[in-house]
Amino acid sequence: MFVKICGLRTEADVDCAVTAGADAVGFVLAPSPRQVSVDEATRLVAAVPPEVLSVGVFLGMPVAEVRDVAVKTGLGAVQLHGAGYAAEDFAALADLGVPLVRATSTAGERVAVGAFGEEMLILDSPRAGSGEQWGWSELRGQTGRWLLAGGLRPDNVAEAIETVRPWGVDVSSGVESTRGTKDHGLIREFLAAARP
Ligand SMILES: O=C(O)c1ccccc1N[C@@H]1O[C@H](COP(=O)(O)O)[C@@H](O)[C@H]1O
Repeated sequence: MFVKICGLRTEADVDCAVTAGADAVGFVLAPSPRQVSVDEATRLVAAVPPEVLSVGVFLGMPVAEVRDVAVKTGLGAVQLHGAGYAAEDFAALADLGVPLVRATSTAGERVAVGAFGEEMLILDSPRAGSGEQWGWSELRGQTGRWLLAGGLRPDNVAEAIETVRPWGVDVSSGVESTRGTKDHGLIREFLAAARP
């Protein structure tokens, strides 16, 4: 089970997620309580070992700027979040040479992984990063390299995996003590529950 821990803001957060076994860590470069600056993201990406994917999360930023930020920070992957990004935006970033991740919401219908040229798909709540659980139980049968996100927590991730059978899971709010502040104990609990 591929696990991404998103919204990390400190090197201690990165160290905790990596040590606990995360496959990917996410840095939010969009308006959010979890937002990091380009300089902060550059420092955090440098703290991620090569075997762990460092994902920059973008929402609303034009792709020309996304490209500049990705190059400057050395991100290992770019996550374009939400319906504001079209297939042309993914095509415009294809030559960056890093995996592109598409994050979108669905009312339950299947979404084809790779339709926009993405390597991975995240199916998330309509309210990104809100911690709200949504109707993901209808996603059983969705195939490909896709991650379930939105409202996952240490106490519901095992049931979510059993019900929906995603390729991976992605979490932010469910491993925080207060909005925007990661709880290292919850990060460890989440990883243990996702991979019993
Ligand atoms: O976490 C944010 O603040 C955020 C901001 C802008 C775009 C995406 C964001 N987060 C994404 O939301 C899910 C995690 O949701 P949850 O908090 O666990 O309910 C994940 O895909 C993040 O990349």
